[in-house]
Amino acid sequence: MSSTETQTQTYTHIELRSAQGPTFRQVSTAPPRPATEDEIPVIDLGPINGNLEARKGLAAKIRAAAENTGFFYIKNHGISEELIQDALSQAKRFFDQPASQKEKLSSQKYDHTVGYSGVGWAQANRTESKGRGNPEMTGSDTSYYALHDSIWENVSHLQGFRDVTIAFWQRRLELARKLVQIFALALDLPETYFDDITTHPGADGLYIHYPGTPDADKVTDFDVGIGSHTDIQCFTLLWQDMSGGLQVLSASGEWLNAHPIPGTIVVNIADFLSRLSNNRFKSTVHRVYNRQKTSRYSMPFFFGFNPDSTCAVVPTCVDDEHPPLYDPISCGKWHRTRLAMSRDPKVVMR
Ligand SMILES: O=C(O)CCC(=O)C(=O)O
Ligand SMILES: [Fe+2]
Repeated sequence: MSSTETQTQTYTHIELRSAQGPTFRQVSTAPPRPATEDEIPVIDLGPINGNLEARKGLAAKIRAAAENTGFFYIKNHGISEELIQDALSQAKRFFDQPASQKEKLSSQKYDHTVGYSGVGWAQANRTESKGRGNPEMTGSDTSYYALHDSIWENVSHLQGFRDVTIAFWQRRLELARKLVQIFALALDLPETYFDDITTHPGADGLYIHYPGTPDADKVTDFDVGIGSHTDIQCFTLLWQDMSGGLQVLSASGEWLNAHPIPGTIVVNIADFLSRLSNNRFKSTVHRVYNRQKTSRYSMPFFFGFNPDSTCAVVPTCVDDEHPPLYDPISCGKWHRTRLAMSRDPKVVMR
């Protein structure tokens, strides 16, 4: 960038949630621009089923992405397009129902961790508005659903909803467990390093619907769907439809468009994995706008380690010059406390 451009670049600050309470990041005021291939690479996951050399090659690509923006696309991920489209159809059927029907699964009945949350509920960022485009969402840990028969009873009239939701969740769990091994290699650890703590992991599947904005030409900066945030657990597998609107903060503080690429799933590093890597891996700030007249749908899957296993910064990320920045904590406590902090600013991480 030339010095003239540097002078015209202006910055503002955004406030983010963290374990230490609010933190601030410098962010360019320039409109989002397309990401370069280096900033958000498309990584072919085919080698995940190859030999160790192939898996190490894949790990090197994932390491580069994790240390740079912390966001990448995966192709050849092995989840069938048919299953993805089935899940999407089920999500649409669910959201098309009358509000009174959806409210039967209200997350307020389930301690906010499971079930349905209507438009106006999602506020990922305290300082960004719940304006036009704010989404409704339903889901959470599908294994946990087993404990909540009332959830399945209230969707039993949607034929196939339960089976498709579980199948899609299981395929993503299998994929996440394979990816965790690649992340271990990427951190110069034995491939099986995390296996013991992914036997009953946090695994939350969500369907999200961002309603269209009829007056899309009148939206302001404040009409944000999901405000700027980082995800909480290890990493997220995100399927997005072709609407666009997902934006990612680059290492240099510029907003990048993570435009939809057919056949891919977005992977983003989240806070807990960044923590265990002693900040070597980036937990990426991202946000979503839906600035079109029609709906946008997405299906994220949030993956964490076994909720009850205490995890320390991994040994390969610590040496004399890089002492551990964080105390050991379990992913479950970390997740629960972060969610509680987002509902009540007085809650602190202990
Ligand atoms: O809808 C999307 O594309 C992303 C949603 C998201 O960032 C989240 O739910 O954490
Ligand atoms: Fe997110």
